[in-house]
Amino acid sequence: MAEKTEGHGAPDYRAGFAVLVGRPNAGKSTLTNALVGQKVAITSAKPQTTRHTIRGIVHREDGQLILVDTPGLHRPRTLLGQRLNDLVAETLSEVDAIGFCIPANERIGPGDKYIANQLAAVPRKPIVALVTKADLVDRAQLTEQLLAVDALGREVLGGEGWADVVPVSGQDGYQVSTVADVLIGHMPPSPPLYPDGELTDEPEAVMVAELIREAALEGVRDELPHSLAVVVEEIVPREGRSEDNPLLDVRVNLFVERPSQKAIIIGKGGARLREVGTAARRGIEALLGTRIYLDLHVKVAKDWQRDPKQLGRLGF
Ligand SMILES: Nc1nc2c(ncn2[C@@H]2O[C@H](COP(=O)(O)OP(=O)(O)OP(=O)(O)O)[C@@H](O)[C@H]2O)c(=O)[nH]1
Repeated sequence: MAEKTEGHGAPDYRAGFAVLVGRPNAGKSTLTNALVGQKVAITSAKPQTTRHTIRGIVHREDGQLILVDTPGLHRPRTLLGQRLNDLVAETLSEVDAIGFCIPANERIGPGDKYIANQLAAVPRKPIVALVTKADLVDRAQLTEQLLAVDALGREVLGGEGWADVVPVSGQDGYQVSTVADVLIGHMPPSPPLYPDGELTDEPEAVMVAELIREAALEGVRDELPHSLAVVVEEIVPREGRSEDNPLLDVRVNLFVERPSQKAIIIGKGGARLREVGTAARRGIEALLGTRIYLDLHVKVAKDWQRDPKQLGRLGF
């Protein structure tokens, strides 16, 4: 565990969880990457796979913003015509603020309205409307969209509508720090929840976790839809190896919610876990350019993903 850095003890320090929602292609991943300052969301050939529960952590002098993923809500294609499921509702109710992404360059459509109405059902939560891709429109169009988004907020939420409306471009960086300011402003006063420079928000660890997650879900995606968290505990060089023959020890915990899911991951006599390890190891060795020893542990952490605050205890 890293020590708290200076400034983090400030009395006005804020920390908490936020989620970016919005219809597909609204610019959530691009904005997440811009906020976090490094590429965390790995582009996948498979569209709209749910990635990480924690998508990134914004560390600042005055606060910390933990961006979490909401399985499902950013996939209205599967949710349209269906009630917002309890899981999504619970995740939304447990974050401290919601950023609702609406592109500047497209008319507000049924997908946006659907999500807006779902958000309106979440009680007393600051919802910040983020008008994304602002670089694609001129000032007049941007103003028009800001007004339309504001009107949507008043319509679905009543009263003053959204807590804030902020135009932003994740692509060219316009107003990205303002978005961080506004979201952190909605976080509760709290000491930092994660040490700065945590391994899990480093690109390599994120990619390693992603490779393992993909391998572990292969063929059992239906049984384990959103119930798997992969935490890379450490990546350390094996001592006593020569420079031209290095080996990295990669120690990883896989968290599932139920013992039955643990059994699925491990397989009969551990056979499936060995396959997962072999498949993931190839990808990780290619990624890191060195041989690795992969140590996988499967653990049950009940209802971990329903409780973002519990994630800290999972070692994120
Ligand atoms: N010009 C411009 N393009 C953007 C911006 N943000 C995102 N895009 C583009 O819009 C597309 C979708 O962006 P993503 O960030 O992947 O959107 P998303 O909301 O995460 O999409 P899903 O994963 O499908 O939900 C990509 O082609 C991006 O390059 C922006 O600020 N400006």
